[in-house]
Amino acid sequence: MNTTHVLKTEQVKPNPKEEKNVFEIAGLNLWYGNDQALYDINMNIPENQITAIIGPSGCGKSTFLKTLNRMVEMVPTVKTSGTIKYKGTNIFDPKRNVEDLRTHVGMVFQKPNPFPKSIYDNIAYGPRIHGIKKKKDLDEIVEKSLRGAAIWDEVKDRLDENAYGLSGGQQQRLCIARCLAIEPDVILMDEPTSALDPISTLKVEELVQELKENYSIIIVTHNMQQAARVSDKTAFFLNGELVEFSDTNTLFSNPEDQRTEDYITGRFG
Ligand SMILES: Nc1ncnc2c1ncn2[C@@H]1O[C@H](COP(=O)(O)OP(=O)(O)OP(=O)(O)O)[C@@H](O)[C@H]1O
Repeated sequence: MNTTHVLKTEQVKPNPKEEKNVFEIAGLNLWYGNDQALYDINMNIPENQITAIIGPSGCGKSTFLKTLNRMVEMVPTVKTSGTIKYKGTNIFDPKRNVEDLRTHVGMVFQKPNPFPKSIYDNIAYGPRIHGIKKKKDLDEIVEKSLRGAAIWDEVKDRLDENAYGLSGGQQQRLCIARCLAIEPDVILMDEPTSALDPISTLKVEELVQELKENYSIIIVTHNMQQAARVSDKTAFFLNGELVEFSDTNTLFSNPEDQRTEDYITGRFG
């Protein structure tokens, strides 16, 4: 048996994880007023994998990400057409409870944005809003979430201190813990390491890898090395269109579209 044969056989092996999609997006268009920002996006995002969204500034990465939990609708002029199915149901269905959607589809932003509260209260905030009041239950959630975000050991002796006293990298992991506390299925991350130093970036990247065991992660990044390091799938957006979406290794080593090749080889962007 030659090597080529072995590789080909492995490539066609079905991956059971890929059989389930967390999002199925069909014919998605989005406008800010009269300006169209997304054009006919069609893609299926797999469950329990890390999907990276890359592309030059202004190509619609953040807009796309914020559409997945309808945060984009905070801009009053936004209009959409097409469908996004989250686990089989259309998120644009008028009967869909948007708060419930955002509980399942959490979000972490570019700049760490802890509340001006204690470390403990930052994490307990969401669960309290969801009606969890008992100290023992909250203690458990706080510990589990901070452990899940790989920051428990650093903060366990200072839970009552203000979160602003943490470093930027710690604040970002705290914000990830805050997101975990409401038990989402999906975590949307909008350039979560762009405000961090290289060591904090590495910690967040390691954390993202660990989280994919239990969550589907969609991460917007400007940094192509980061997409190549952390993600299973990569989507390349350009001028509001999805140009190419494939396994990260394929996209970076053997892109199908000339525009993807030009972008990943640094010819523009
Ligand atoms: N609130 C808004 N109102 C009007 N237009 C907007 C708004 N937000 C984004 N846009 C426009 O939508 C397009 C896509 O922007 P978006 O922020 O999604 O791109 P991006 O790829 O995330 O960019 P970057 O990498 O610079 O963050 C741009 O033309 C932008 O000007």
